[in-house]
Amino acid sequence: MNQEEKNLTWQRVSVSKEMREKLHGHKSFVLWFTGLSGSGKSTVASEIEGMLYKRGFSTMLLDGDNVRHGLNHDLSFSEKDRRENIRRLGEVSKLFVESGIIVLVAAISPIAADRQAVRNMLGADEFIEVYVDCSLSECEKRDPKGLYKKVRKGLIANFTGISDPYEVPVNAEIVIPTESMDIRECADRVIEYLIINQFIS
Ligand SMILES: Nc1ncnc2c1ncn2[C@@H]1O[C@H](COP(=O)(O)OS(=O)(=O)O)[C@@H](OP(=O)(O)O)[C@H]1O
Ligand SMILES: Nc1ncnc2c1ncn2[C@@H]1O[C@H](COP(=O)(O)OP(=O)(O)O)[C@@H](O)[C@H]1O
Repeated sequence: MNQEEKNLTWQRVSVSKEMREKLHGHKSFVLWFTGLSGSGKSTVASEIEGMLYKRGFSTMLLDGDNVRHGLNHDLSFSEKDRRENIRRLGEVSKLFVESGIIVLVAAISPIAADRQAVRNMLGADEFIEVYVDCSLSECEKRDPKGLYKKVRKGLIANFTGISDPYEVPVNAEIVIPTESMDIRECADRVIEYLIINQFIS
């Protein structure tokens, strides 16, 4: 059923995205961090949010883990639910972009088509994919939440990179190798990209 058949219309609003951006004093866009569990998505995204905050930017960090405690608490880690998780994170990001702020999303988002669907939801200059590149063996060595240990004991099924797929991005705007660069260097690489490409000044 399309929107017309559902008797839905798009309501016009008096304040535009551009007006909200002007109020905040900067552009709004999404930095989308994808990578294996333990690759460093949350750590680097949080470091970057701190750096942006200190420079006076309005930001919102959506961490997949955290959003699964609320909005997405009904979703499992099946293929279908992961897709729905990413779709909702994308839609929420789009609302925050409309509100004029910078959104950072840290979610495994393992399937390329699901990430592409979010890219398609947003404008060409509103979505920046950041591949948090780290080998499975290093992620497992870090194991910050003890999840890999549980997986090896057979306590978690469908775990990304082990018993569930992770499709490595082929068109990410930024790649941060967290095995060979420290947290600050990774964050600096992203900030540098934003400055060079005039997302921030
Ligand atoms: N089966 C399975 N596979 C992967 N991850 C699992 C799983 N079960 C629980 N967790 C924990 O959930 C976090 C991933 O949630 P996401 O919303 O980012 O996942 S996804 O994008 O929908 O794939 C993930 O967080 P990160 O480690 O920060 O990536 C884990 O803490
Ligand atoms: N360059 C780096 N970037 C990000 N995290 C790193 C880096 N080097 C080591 N780490 C460590 O790796 C772990 C990554 O965990 P986390 O950020 O929760 O990953 P994810 O959100 O991808 O699951 C943290 O313990 C962090 O201190």
